[in-house]
Amino acid sequence: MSKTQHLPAAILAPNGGPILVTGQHGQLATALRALGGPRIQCIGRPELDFDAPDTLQKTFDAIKPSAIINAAAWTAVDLAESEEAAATRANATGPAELARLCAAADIPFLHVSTDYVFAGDKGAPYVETDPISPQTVYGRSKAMGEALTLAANPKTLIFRTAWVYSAHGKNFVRTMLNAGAKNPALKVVGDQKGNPTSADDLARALLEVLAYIENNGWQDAFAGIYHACGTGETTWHGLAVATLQEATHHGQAMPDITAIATQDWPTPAKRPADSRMDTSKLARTFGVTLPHWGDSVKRTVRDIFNQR
Ligand SMILES: NC(=O)C1=CN([C@@H]2O[C@H](COP(=O)(O)OP(=O)(O)OC[C@H]3O[C@@H](n4cnc5c(N)ncnc54)[C@H](OP(=O)(O)O)[C@@H]3O)[C@@H](O)[C@H]2O)C=CC1
Ligand SMILES: Cc1cn([C@H]2C[C@H](O)[C@@H](COP(=O)(O)OP(=O)(O)O[C@H]3O[C@@H](C)C(=O)[C@@H](O)[C@H]3O)O2)c(=O)[nH]c1=O
Repeated sequence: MSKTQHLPAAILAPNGGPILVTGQHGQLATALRALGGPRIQCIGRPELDFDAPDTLQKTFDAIKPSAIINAAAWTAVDLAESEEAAATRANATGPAELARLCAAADIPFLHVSTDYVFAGDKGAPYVETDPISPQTVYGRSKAMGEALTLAANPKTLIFRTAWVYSAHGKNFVRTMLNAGAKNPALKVVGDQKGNPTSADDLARALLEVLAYIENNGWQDAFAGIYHACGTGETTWHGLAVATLQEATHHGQAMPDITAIATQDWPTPAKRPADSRMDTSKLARTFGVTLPHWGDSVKRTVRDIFNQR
């Protein structure tokens, strides 16, 4: 047996052009850099800043990408309520400009959107053709980003994901680990449902889609919206329990976690009550399915303790 036979195959073929990934220090970009190999070129602020539009063309010309994955975004949901203009630049008009640059170069633009474009009142997992009805400034800015980037480039693919966490950056899993380490009792909303998604799993899925397109050639039917979130569903309370349960295997005491109602955790931005998404289009089109959120949460918690 050759020494390398048991190593996982690289997701992207090594001989293609550079893949420009925006939002260099974010959760998704960090995961893409770790998984994607040498073709991935992550760029962050100030080199690529949606608040400084001239940086987009400059960076694009310097890298000459064969595709862009836009992992940059305004993700502070509550703060967006009072910062609509900046959130809209980061989530809609800035990405649209990048999509236009991709259109001029005839290359794919992979953009990431959110379950928060939905109102959360369907009572069943949303499919891509369901009407959107964002209830927050963040959700509206992401909805505008979907429409503008689709209109700007016939090779735009949009991946709506949800409840993203990783071992790095700001996310609910890390917030719960820190809160659970300091407090014997936590209160977490138990009446909002969704699909937690590991940034590592999402990164792998996006790279697999890109590899599929590179291997099979572009088809116009690829353009459009896909739901790309972890398999399985839970509530924020369920996610907190799973996170802190796993942490007990690493020496952290289990706090008492009470499920509360949305109205007992008031926030400036109203979260959807049920933003579960159906991911079968992604599986049908590209053969890509993300792992179950429960397994990925365990792995992420292990990674967090291992890196301490
Ligand atoms: N996090 C989540 O729970 C979810 C995320 N998504 C979507 O997934 C994608 C990736 O999210 P995630 O990795 O979690 O995001 P992060 O918040 O971890 O990272 C976002 C990155 O975007 C950069 N950024 C913010 N504003 C600008 C701007 N004006 N110009 C250029 N860069 C900017 C930030 O830069 P800096 O480091 O300089 O601040 C940061 O590096 C986003 O499209 C997001 O909307 C969808 C559903 C859930
Ligand atoms: C910290 C905390 C939050 N909560 C509630 C508030 C809220 O309803 C829910 C989630 O809280 P957060 O503010 O951490 O998560 P939030 O910022 O709403 O997360 C969202 O981010 C954006 C970027 C997305 O696109 C969404 O998919 C989603 O991941 O949990 C508690 O009940 N107890 C707590 O201790």
